[in-house]
Amino acid sequence: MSKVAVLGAGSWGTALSIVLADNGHSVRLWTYRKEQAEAINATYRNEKYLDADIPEQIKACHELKQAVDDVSAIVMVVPTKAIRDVCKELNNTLTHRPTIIHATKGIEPGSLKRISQVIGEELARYDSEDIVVLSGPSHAEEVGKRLPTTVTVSSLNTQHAAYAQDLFINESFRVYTSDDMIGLELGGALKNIIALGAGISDGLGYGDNAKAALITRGLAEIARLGVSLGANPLTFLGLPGVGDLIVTCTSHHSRNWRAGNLLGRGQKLDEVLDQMGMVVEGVRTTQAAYQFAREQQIEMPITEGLYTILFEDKQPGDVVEQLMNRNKREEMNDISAFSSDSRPQ
Ligand SMILES: NC(=O)C1=CN([C@@H]2O[C@H](COP(=O)(O)OP(=O)(O)OC[C@H]3O[C@@H](n4cnc5c(N)ncnc54)[C@H](O)[C@@H]3O)[C@@H](O)[C@H]2O)C=CC1
Ligand SMILES: O=C(CO)COP(=O)(O)O
Repeated sequence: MSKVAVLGAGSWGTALSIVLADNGHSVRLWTYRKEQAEAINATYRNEKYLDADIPEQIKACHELKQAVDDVSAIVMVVPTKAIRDVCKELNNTLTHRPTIIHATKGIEPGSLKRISQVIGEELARYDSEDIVVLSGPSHAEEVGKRLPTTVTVSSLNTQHAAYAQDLFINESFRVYTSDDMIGLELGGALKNIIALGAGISDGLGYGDNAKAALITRGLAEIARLGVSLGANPLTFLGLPGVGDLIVTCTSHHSRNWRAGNLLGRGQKLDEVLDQMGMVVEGVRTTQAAYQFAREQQIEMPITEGLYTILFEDKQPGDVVEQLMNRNKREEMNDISAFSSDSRPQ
């Protein structure tokens, strides 16, 4: 059995800690807020973030050194906006070289770097090739209740990926491996854009047809951008693509869907984010993907439309009208990212 540090005591960090504890590992759940660590240790609950009892093998702490000393693995689950700063602190703290697994779903606006790239840049003892990513359709609320869930792990270092698979896999949490780390990270990040769109669609009162269109046309956009950055398009037909799109676009657990739903009902972005109180990664990811798509001339009409709603105050109904009235097209052209020409040889 291993000692594992989980950095980030939000809903996903807490749910992953429960999986690890169920597998017999001893877990140190790190939060930067002292009061939160004390409350978790006193009550075995993390009230604001997850409705679940926390097993005794999980000890919360707010000192990073105490969290990572001696561990065989570190699971990073802080939001994208915090990842660089937490890595800088970790770099000053770590004196050994545990396996690093991350489960954060985002890309860095401005640089468009994937999370493993950011970690590899900030931690002197690691390259991004050493990092493992864990992604897939997995709402914390269901994982905390031990409901059947499947995810995928990937690393360019296959031994590290196999270690992560063994660490997490159990009868209610099935873990696959993949050799497409880029696809895994981009699939998990970009589906949040489409989930915001699905929430807006429901908020506007549209039906299942509109949502099915968003999911499939959104998948084509994800594949186009993903392939341009080196992903295998087939990854997007698996758990980190279609799987995560389905769960995030159709489940009311999704914070991205819920935020979109409030926008569709007419609320402003600032009000919505205040109300959510939890991370809505799709907002910053939309900004990053929009900027990259423009620079690289990649066609991403849903992402562009969403960007104008989020950052240019466009009315959601007007954006839908614009999307529906684009020039006539042939569908096959738009899904050519899945053709054999796009796949890595
Ligand atoms: N909640 C879920 O079901 C899933 C979430 N994820 C991903 O996991 C990541 C984390 O999400 P959640 O746990 O859901 O978020 P959350 O909103 O539930 O919690 C975020 C946590 O990060 C902490 N935090 C915020 N700023 C920080 C900083 N500067 N330094 C250190 N800690 C900071 C907060 O105190 C909070 O504990 C996101 O990238 C999300 O997309 C992935 C799969 C499932
Ligand atoms: O990534 C997730 C499920 O796989 C969680 O999505 P939300 O961040 O929208 O809640």
